[in-house]
Amino acid sequence: IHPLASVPGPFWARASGIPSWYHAKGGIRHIWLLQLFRKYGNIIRPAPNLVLFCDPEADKVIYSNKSNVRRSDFYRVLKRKEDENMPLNIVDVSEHAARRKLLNLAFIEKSLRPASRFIIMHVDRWHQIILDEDDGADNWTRPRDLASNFDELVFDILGDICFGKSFDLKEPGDNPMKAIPHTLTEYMRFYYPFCRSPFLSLLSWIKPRGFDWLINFVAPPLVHQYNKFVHNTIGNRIALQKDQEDLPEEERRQDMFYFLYEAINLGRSSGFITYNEGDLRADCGLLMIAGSDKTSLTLSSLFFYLSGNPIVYRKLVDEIRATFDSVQDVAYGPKLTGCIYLRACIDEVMRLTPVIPCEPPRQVLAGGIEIMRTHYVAGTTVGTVPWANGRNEEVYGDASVFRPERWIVDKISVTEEEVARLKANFRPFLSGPGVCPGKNLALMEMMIIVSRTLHRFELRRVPGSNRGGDDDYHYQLEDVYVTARQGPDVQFRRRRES
Ligand code: HEM
Repeated sequence: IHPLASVPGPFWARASGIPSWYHAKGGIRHIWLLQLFRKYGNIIRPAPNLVLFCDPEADKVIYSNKSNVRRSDFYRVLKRKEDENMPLNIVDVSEHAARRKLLNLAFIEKSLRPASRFIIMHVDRWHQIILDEDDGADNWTRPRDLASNFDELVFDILGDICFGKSFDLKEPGDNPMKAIPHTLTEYMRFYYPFCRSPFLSLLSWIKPRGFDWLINFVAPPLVHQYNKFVHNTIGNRIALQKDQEDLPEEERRQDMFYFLYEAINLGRSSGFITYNEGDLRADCGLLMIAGSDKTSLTLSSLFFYLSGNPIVYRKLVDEIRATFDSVQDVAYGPKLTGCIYLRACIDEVMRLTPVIPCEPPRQVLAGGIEIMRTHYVAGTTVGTVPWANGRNEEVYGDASVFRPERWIVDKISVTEEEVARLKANFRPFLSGPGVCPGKNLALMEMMIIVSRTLHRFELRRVPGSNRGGDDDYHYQLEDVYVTARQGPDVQFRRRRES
């Protein structure tokens, strides 16, 4: 008898990995899994060797630093090329930890401080483009699809801080690179079903034996163009780093790249593993992909909910305008981080539209693991599903309502214990060894973008449009490991006094 025989799930899903793969192929696996939790309870078996949980305690056990698991082969198959060695694809626990120690150097306080300047520069330039295109925007501007606007803005920001060069995607006029975010998503839509395939071990074996070559051969030409652009830009950035070697530290360009490049010289004597130019290039590529899609999704979703909830929108604008006298004052610092309603809006959006909607899969190691009083043997794949976690009515009660107030202690109806209880079920940046290193950068980026934009502009949804939303006015996404989405369609109008 199979050790998972008692775990409930649909017959065909328990017998074969095909239903899970099929839903991944359609981009709706997160919705399917939520339905299974509603039907079978908070522990389900959606594939023969896979157990998923919808429970805060299980989430904590699986994604903790001490958990007896490693990343599953899903992450190996996600790897683009065998010789591209980035932390996201490393499944061995200690090997991953050693590489993460190096990658974390890009996120130290010293590297994040200058990032704020680059973010402000790009947001202001985006605003200028809106104003120029709409004759000063004294009336409502033409409709804008924020999914693509934010893709462009965030890509430009990350290009600048990861490689020292903006992609200029948001600039008006022709630029073949403009199609890049869309092409990368399309590529993932094609590739992702392989990662959720029932034949992961086989795929992992054939990848270096011709499969990678084949995938590379059929990849859209723009993906190659993007890779070439990134390769050349990093080459130029390395040259700049070498040119500036003799300058005093404060005169050198100190972006995230700067700190990663310096890691090449650290070596074993400083307690690090060796890091070479190939690793550096792989890490820069990872930062671009990992950083852009998630930030852009969260911003699009936030503007969707703001433009559909006038009371929340008004409260947020009031907070921002009461905190900063003018748009020029909006910068990263204690005043911005003190905007608790802004932070609550961001948290509420990350609850409803998690950036990784399906489970980050973990494989149980020798000795097994105990989750919710049940022992799971080595080799079982376990996980929790952020899309379902955020909709868990046992935790949130009115889980389907967009209500940022639930995250704010108000001494009347929301106590500190209540917020702590919610937060125990809320890991938008994951936890444990694979936790997102970009959390602080992402929060800084989103807070600056939202505050500067709402200080400068009024916002409204294009009348009659619900693009990006479902029938219940919730923002929707397609799970392709990263996410595909559309809308909202919005219009801006310059605030007179800003
Ligand atoms: C709203 C914004 C963001 C959210 C919610 C978020 C969330 C996450 C999550 C859930 C993961 C785990 C993915 C997995 O294991 O499958 C992750 C990984 C990662 N994120 Fe973020 N992220 C955000 C923005 C960023 C930014 C701005 C950067 C950097 C520029 C970044 C860099 C990374 C990297 C490098 C990893 C891989 C870590 C590893 O493999 O050890 N993220 N992020």
